[in-house]
Amino acid sequence: MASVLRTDALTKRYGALLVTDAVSLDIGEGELHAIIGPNGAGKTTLINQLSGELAADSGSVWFKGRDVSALPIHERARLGLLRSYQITSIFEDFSVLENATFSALASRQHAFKFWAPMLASKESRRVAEESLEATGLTHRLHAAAGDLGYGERRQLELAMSLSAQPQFLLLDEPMAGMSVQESTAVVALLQRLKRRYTILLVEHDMDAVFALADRISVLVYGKILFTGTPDEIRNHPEVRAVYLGEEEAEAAA
Ligand SMILES: Nc1ncnc2c1ncn2[C@@H]1O[C@H](COP(=O)(O)OP(=O)(O)OP(=O)(O)O)[C@@H](O)[C@H]1O
Repeated sequence: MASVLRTDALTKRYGALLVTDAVSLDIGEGELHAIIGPNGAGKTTLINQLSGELAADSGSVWFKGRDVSALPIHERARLGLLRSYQITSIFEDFSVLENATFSALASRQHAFKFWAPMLASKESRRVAEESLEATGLTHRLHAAAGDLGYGERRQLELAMSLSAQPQFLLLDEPMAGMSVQESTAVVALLQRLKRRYTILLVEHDMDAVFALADRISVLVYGKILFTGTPDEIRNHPEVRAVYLGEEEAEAAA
């Protein structure tokens, strides 16, 4: 599997607190790689360094063979390394389709044509419709974004990310705050998106992680304790002891 995203000894401190401790990851094309770890382990901080929101103190981030460590968030996004829920904001008064179309237009740097008849750009509309179909929102195309329920809103955010046509998706807790039914729908959605996109998923929902991930990295106090397949993670004694706990490990088995 060709490497798409690689970090080399990425390190971040907040004062005396070492939040990212020489993290080296190598994620292959089409892989769904999950990061798990207890609260405060440094998962969000790590994603922030990958997206470019946060500069590392030392170490580097490589995307498609290029050192992107010094690039800001929008330039990484332009290269196809995109963090969902962060790049775009939802316009409440606009329809689901208009929001996704705007995202498609914006990613092509035509943002200021927004006030011209937005749906005139056939290509952007096609991309938007495809993204909304992939995220299961086709039946809500003309609903105002402000009228969406919580789960649908997260689906729209994901559709807007897909409309930007990323190659790599950074997903930070996409199931957070969702009902069981909504999480199940997102798991099914990510199953469909898998392979088409390379995905790094930070998620507390272990059922979702074990159902989706090709490989899982366990982060503890900013350090990667172990990287392996879901089976290897389930059977790793240190991981069971430190993070999963016997009970959850049983549930995941
Ligand atoms: N801007 C900051 N300044 C100081 N400390 C910070 C800052 N951001 C995060 N931290 C600390 O860094 C550590 C890692 O935080 P982070 O949010 O990355 O963990 P996490 O694994 O995503 O946690 P959770 O699972 O609860 O979302 C925590 O101890 C947190 O308090």
